[in-house]
Amino acid sequence: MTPPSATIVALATAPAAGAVGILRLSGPAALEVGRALAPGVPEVPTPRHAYLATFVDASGGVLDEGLFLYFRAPQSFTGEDVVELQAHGSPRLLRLLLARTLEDVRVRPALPGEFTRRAFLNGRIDLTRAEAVADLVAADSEAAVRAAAAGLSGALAERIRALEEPLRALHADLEGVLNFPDEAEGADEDAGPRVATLRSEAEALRAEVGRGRLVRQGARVALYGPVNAGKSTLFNRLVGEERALVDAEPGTTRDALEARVEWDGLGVTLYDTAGLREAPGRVEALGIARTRDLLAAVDLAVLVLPPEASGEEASSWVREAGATPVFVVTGKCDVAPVSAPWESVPGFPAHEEREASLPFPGPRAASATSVSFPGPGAASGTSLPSHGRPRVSGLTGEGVEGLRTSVLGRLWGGGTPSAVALVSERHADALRRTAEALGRAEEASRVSTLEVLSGEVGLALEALGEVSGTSVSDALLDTLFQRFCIGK
Ligand SMILES: Nc1nc2c(c(=O)[nH]1)N(C=O)[C@@H](CNc1ccc(C(=O)N[C@@H](CCC(=O)O)C(=O)O)cc1)CN2
Ligand SMILES: Nc1nc2c(ncn2[C@@H]2O[C@H](COP(=O)(O)OP(=O)(O)OP(=O)(O)O)[C@@H](O)[C@H]2O)c(=O)[nH]1
Ligand SMILES: [Mg+2]
Repeated sequence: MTPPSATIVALATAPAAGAVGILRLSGPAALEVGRALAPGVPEVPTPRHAYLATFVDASGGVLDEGLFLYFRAPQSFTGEDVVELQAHGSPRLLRLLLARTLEDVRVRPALPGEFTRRAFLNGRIDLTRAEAVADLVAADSEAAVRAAAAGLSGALAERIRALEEPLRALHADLEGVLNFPDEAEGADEDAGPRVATLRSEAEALRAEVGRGRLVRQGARVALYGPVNAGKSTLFNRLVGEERALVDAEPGTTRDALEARVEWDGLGVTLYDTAGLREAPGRVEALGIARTRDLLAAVDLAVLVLPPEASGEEASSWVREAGATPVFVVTGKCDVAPVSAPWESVPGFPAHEEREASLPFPGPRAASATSVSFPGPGAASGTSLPSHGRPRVSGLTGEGVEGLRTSVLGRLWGGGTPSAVALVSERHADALRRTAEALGRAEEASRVSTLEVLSGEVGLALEALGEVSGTSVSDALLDTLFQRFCIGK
């Protein structure tokens, strides 16, 4: 017999003054303890009925008038008896109520995430949904909210189950053939193709981790380029307020500035950086070093060039970004001559078209070791055409909307940022181990024994179980739920 679980208590609302503050109890003693604070509530309250009740101290003194809710196990968030006292949102009052519940020896304060952990342990939600609860609480963009909400309603759980069930069936078939060769004869026949299909599905799901990270953490985009190109003016335009200093003096921006925006629901942290040039002053050189570090860390670099920059200069600048993808624009287009007729067409070509038209292998193939900054006429093996470059003006706003759209396209590709399974680094790691075991299983199906094949399929199943929670250790659960807040 498992020992009776403690009844836990915590504030379910933030410990700050607010309209309503909620104290939540979960566990076998929840009703009794809750009723001690709200003696007017019937001994056997109707579950899920909101009782208007008087909350009292130990000697019956009135502390508040609030709502009392009872959820009878297992029809509750945790699957246990749950009681909520919904009081006025006074932090001091809530501490008094909390202290009163803790006078009962059966009650202890909840650990971070413990309500959700109990929901998981009691089979109310699988692990991906439990994690979606934390994602939702932490979400700081509309895309993050929507993706977490989809996770909460089982979007990722469903895709994991679609892998886990056939994998389990395959494992059972293989074990059947191993243990009862006569009865189960032939059940392992198509094991090879079955493994291959499951492996590619695991890989496909794992590939979503990049998008998951973008949604969860937001994208990072840096404006960079030569001094005085109009980066700060463009930054201010994109952010919608005068955040960065702008001046005709080259070298105005010394330190990277950042601002958070939300584009089509996707959180984007924009950086304005110190313009790059040779022979800068000492302080400016420090700023330039920071620009370099930042360029290595962002998801996309937007290179802002002066209208007169040549194709050779452009490709040297692109190399400055190292492995970071670069989107090149011509700034100050309001004062730049239109060099080709198609440039006056509003909006930009889609980024795929631009990519395809670039006569160089792309920023990812570029060397990250170049040390000198391109000056006018810098020699270089490759060259970016200046005529096809999108044109923007931070001053007039021309082309800025198109830039925003192109940057989003580069970051996200097709589809909407919210339509995504929030695959975390943790999930991706488990999926990688799943796929690796399936890779070995595939190999084993050709060259090895059934035991080896089945063993690898078993390992794949175990790794996958870490995502759904069908095979998790207490240690893993500890780490996972530590990132929750108390009361969640
Ligand atoms: N006041 C309050 N609001 C809250 C919560 C809460 O605990 N209290 N939640 C806490 O995170 C979230 C809601 N999540 C919940 C999930 C399941 C059940 C529940 O009672 N489930 C039962 C019955 C389902 C049904 O009737 O359809 C069940 O699953 O059996 C309650 C809340 C957000 N809002
Ligand atoms: N005509 C025109 N002038 C601009 C535009 N953008 C910036 N400028 C002017 O160009 C000068 C430099 O602008 P900044 O935005 O400070 O340029 P920056 O690239 O941030 O410069 P550093 O920080 O020194 O590297 C200022 O005098 C701006 O008013 C533009 O789109 N059109
Ligand atoms: Mg600047």
